[in-house]
Amino acid sequence: MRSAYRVETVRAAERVLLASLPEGALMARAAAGLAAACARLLPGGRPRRVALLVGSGDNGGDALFAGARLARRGVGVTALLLNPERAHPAGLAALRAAGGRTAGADAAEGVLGRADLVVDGITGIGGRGGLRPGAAELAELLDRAGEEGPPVVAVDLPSGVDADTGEVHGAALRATLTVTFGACKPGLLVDPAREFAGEVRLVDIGLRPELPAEPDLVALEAADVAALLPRPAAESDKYRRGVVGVAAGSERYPGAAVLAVGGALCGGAGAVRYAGPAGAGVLARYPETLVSAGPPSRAGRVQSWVVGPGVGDDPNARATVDDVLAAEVPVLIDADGLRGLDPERVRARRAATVLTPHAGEAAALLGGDRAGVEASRLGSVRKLAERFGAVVLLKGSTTLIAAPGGGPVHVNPTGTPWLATAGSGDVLSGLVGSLLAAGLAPVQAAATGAYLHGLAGRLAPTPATATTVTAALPEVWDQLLSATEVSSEG
Ligand SMILES: NC(=O)C1=CN([C@@H]2O[C@H](COP(=O)(O)OP(=O)(O)OC[C@H]3O[C@@H](n4cnc5c(N)ncnc54)[C@H](OP(=O)(O)O)[C@@H]3O)[C@@H](O)[C@H]2O)[C@@H](O)CC1
Ligand SMILES: Nc1ncnc2c1ncn2[C@@H]1O[C@H](COP(=O)(O)OP(=O)(O)O)[C@@H](O)[C@H]1O
Ligand SMILES: [K+]
Repeated sequence: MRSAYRVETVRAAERVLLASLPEGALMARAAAGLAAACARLLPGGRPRRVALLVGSGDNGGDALFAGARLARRGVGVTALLLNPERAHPAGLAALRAAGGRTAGADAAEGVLGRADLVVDGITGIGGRGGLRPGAAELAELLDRAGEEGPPVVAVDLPSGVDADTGEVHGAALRATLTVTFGACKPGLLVDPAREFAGEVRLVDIGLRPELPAEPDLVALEAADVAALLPRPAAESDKYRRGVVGVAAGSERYPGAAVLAVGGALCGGAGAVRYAGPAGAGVLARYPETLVSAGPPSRAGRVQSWVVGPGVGDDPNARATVDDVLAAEVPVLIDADGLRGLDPERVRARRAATVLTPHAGEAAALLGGDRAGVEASRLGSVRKLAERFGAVVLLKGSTTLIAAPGGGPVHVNPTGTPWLATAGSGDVLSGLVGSLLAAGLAPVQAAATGAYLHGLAGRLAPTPATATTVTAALPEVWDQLLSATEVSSEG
């Protein structure tokens, strides 16, 4: 499991560690890791030039000490000082002693134009709000160079992004690689900031033992998901494996029923019941489905319900959602089912509820606009989870999962923009509902479902469609299960 910690937590851990180490030792560790990462990105066989963008805090100090290490290896290093009087004094002395040069920001165009690599040490965890004008101009200069420009290595964080929320207010440095110290920060894993970070590499500076057991953000890895996947045992039968009910589709949108059932068949439950008007289409595609045309409450016993995809917005659809909400089993509500959903009604349920909105649906539930949700994904998903007393999976460029009452937010690491294709959300809802029926706790079901769905999106032939994403799911299971079998044998 990958973990990320908020600035406040990182600072507290650093204070403990700093007190036990000689002065400068921690920054030396950070700079050593940073210099090694930079050296790997530099071309061989000719004089190499590195430009350091140096702000007035310790982030600039890291850049200067790393620059000194590179200069000692024969790299031509020039530090552009945004605020020369306030640049880290010891870092500056180290760079100069190693033969590095310094220049003012007015020399930026020439220095950046000649650089093979740029090191962004303007702000790290001490950055506040959007970049100030001098720094913003450097970001814009590099943006204009685009693909033609040199690669940028961000020190700890890309300057201009919010470490805790992943929000970006105004300009920010766009990095190829971010070398982060001690612990990953939430902003490095959540869009829009994540996009500015490029590849993220964590340098161990000895902080781990000082960090609390509970991170602020977590991302499942393959082994975690493999351990969570429900698998039948010798004594299993289809009922013990769990039965998932799907109340989806309508005469107008019969395909949503097929896609949600397809996802549900690939989620580990032993059987899928379908209740609704699109049963014929479902049976034609998946004859293993148990189909009924009446309301969900008459469809027979299930261990979880999925309701909403393609049900439409007529009174029948509302009645279906109400019927499912009355069931005393975990319920996943998606798409049309989220329209006008009453928070009190959801809060009053005794069994778990999982909501799976995309940004537009989340905005409607929060009474805001889509752009606001996309700019503040973490805040939005937490707010929804509290308001509805439900586990919320917010879909989109970064899929996040939050539970009511706090605790770490899950971020899905496997997503791909190829999943932005009609109906792929319906597949996800069936998949997560099936994992709920198989007995996974709601947060685990949502995080596992998103992980499988993301991998299937990557594995499906390009361009992925909701149907090919579904078809790729068994291969995803195979890969995850066979990897863990090998590692448990070894
Ligand atoms: N602590 C440790 O043990 C270790 C810490 N380490 C490193 O220290 C970093 C944290 O250093 P830090 O606390 O000095 O803050 P930092 O990120 O350099 O930024 C502060 C400066 O930025 C300025 N500034 C603020 N906002 C701005 C904006 N929007 N636009 C422009 N400027 C802005 C602000 O200006 P001021 O408000 O003071 O005028 C101030 O000068 C951390 O990320 C890691 O790299 C590593 O060495 C490992 C050990
Ligand atoms: N830019 C993106 N990057 C990664 N995943 C995305 C992106 N846009 C959408 N997705 C994913 O694609 C799926 C689309 O779901 P949804 O919006 O409900 O579509 P539909 O209603 O057509 O099924 C979700 O799993 C979502 O997380
Ligand atoms: K930085």
